[in-house]
Amino acid sequence: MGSVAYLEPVYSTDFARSNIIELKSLSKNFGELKVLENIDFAIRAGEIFAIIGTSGSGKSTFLNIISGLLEQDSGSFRISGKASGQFSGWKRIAYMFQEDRLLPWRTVRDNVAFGLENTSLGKQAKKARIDEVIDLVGLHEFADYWPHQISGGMRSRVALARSLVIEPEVLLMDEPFSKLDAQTRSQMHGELLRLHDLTGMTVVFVTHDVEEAAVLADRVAVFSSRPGRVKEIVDVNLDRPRLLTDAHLSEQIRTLRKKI
Ligand SMILES: Nc1ncnc2c1ncn2[C@@H]1O[C@H](COP(=O)(O)OP(=O)(O)OP(=O)(O)O)[C@@H](O)[C@H]1O
Repeated sequence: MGSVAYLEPVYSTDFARSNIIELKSLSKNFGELKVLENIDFAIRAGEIFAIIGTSGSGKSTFLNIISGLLEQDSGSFRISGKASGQFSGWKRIAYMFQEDRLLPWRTVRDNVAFGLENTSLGKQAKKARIDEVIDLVGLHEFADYWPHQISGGMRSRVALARSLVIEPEVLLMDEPFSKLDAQTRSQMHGELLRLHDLTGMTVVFVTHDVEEAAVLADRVAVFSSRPGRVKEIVDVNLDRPRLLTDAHLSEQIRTLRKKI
């Protein structure tokens, strides 16, 4: 169904077919406050796309709209060919928040299983999917642990596993690693890149951390504030792995900082 819809012109021919998210003049106000105005760009299937900008530039609001938690006031968007408002029952979007939101009364396995609740998968298929994804994030030995028994980095892996268990086409992340210490955050960057390589999913993430954007993203959107608009979309043309000691990466980080 998605692929059939994809063959139809989406808005106009200026968007390439390989775009998975297409936004057209998206605007959102909270009362008098103009939070997003005329957001108009596209995200390509399979890319890692970062959004940076000053505090209050509407980055989280943007993700909340894309995820379906909030509704835009005007404009429209499509994900994988489906228009906003037609997502009910479509579960291929995962959303990771700043807090890991693990349920303390559930084990690692049962927290991951939470992602599959209310799906029509059979019991065996669910179990296989959960085992696979727990293996994938390297938590096999900790499947029966409780959240309070594991480290911050491991909790972050559980949150990632819970997102991946639905096999998302699009993974949205709102500063998911910002609460981790620098070393663990860097490990999670490696982990995310590895999982992205394995799955080919599209990753869209918001961050305050310009380094994080430069290390991970294929492209970075810089939002301006009040109202949030897209100032610029920057291509990060650097090979991976991107090491902070690399002069090209440092230069990219400096360039991005100047644009905020
Ligand atoms: N539900 C809401 N009701 C009213 N105002 C809101 C609501 N959510 C966000 N805002 C306001 O909208 C503006 C944008 O908020 P948002 O959280 O999207 O920005 P942000 O760029 O993600 O900020 P930060 O980087 O600080 O997380 C802020 O001024 C915020 O106070």
